[in-house]
Amino acid sequence: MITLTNINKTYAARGGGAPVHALADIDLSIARGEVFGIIGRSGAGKSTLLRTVNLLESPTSGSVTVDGVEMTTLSAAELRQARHSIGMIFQHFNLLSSRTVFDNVALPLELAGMARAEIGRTVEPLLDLVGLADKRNRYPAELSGGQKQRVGIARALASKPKVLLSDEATSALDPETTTQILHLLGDINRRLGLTIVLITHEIAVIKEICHKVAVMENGRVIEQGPVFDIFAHPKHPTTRSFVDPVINRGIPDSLRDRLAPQPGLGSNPVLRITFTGEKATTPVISAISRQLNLDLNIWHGQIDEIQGAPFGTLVVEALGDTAKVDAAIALVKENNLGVEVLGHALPANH
Ligand SMILES: Nc1ncnc2c1ncn2[C@@H]1O[C@H](COP(=O)(O)OP(=O)(O)OP(=O)(O)O)[C@@H](O)[C@H]1O
Repeated sequence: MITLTNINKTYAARGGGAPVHALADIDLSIARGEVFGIIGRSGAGKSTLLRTVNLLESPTSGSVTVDGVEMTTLSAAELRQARHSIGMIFQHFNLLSSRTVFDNVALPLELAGMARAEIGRTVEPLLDLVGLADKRNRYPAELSGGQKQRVGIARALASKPKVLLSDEATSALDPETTTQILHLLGDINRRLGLTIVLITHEIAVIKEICHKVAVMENGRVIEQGPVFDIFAHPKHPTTRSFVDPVINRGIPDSLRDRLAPQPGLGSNPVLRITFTGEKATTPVISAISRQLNLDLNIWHGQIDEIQGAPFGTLVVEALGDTAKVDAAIALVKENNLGVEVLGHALPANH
């Protein structure tokens, strides 16, 4: 549905300062019907990237195609037309205070010249979809933040877009309302098959509703892929800093002190074994103990859910010689579980 190829964006220098390279060599491909999350620290380039999709920002170089249309070469009139199929919701809702809920949602349809009766037939089901049918004649000032954003969502859906862009649509909302709105987006994706690209700081919600995620830093995409892969096996330190608070891959602080990067006198290797739901760990752990006569001291265990699929982590200290530990690692790999050596546990009284 959306392909960005070799996108660069440089903002010209202001007041003698250096130009800002907001986007550098970005390649992204977003499939039809996908919910695609963009995460990154402030200033990483997330908004700039999102706004290149509907050419609110035109890239300095590179190609943007949406549903097969190359956006960068369109005339102003063609671009206006193409934007009808790309809805957008914003942090501050951007509602008209003098219009009711119904009339805010109807606005893009009025501008497109749709007849009043047809507008009614389009808007009413959208108000149902976002749960605001009973607020149709209210004004924005009479609504909560979450309700205002629901109006924003209904308005964005009014022109039956193929793509919905969401730029920090929940950052003005409290955590509970944020979760509700992001779940509403997930629901809309499932019901309408709409492709959604969203920026959010709610990593826990990305874990639930996004299929894929891109992590940005300094204008670059440093890691991207299926949410399960990125959350289960984050490679870049920045990605880890986002994922760690919502996926407990870690080690209790009390044991962390015993972990050294290199083996020492009397140390034992500490392994992190990761597994997905359908693979039972217990037989593997007991098989290692039995077959290899190797004791495993469990330091930490946790099961999380990513995209509805269980993801488990087990951190164990292997109490045995190197050959046995190598054999244990091989056995874990044979069982298609993930395994890595986190370090070496020094004796408790080191
Ligand atoms: N119109 C502009 N003119 C000049 N520089 C800009 C402009 N818009 C953005 N930038 C710069 O481009 C970089 C990326 O900004 P962008 O808003 O895309 O980041 P972001 O990741 O969305 O940040 P945040 O999470 O704070 O919204 C920043 O260094 C920003 O200062």
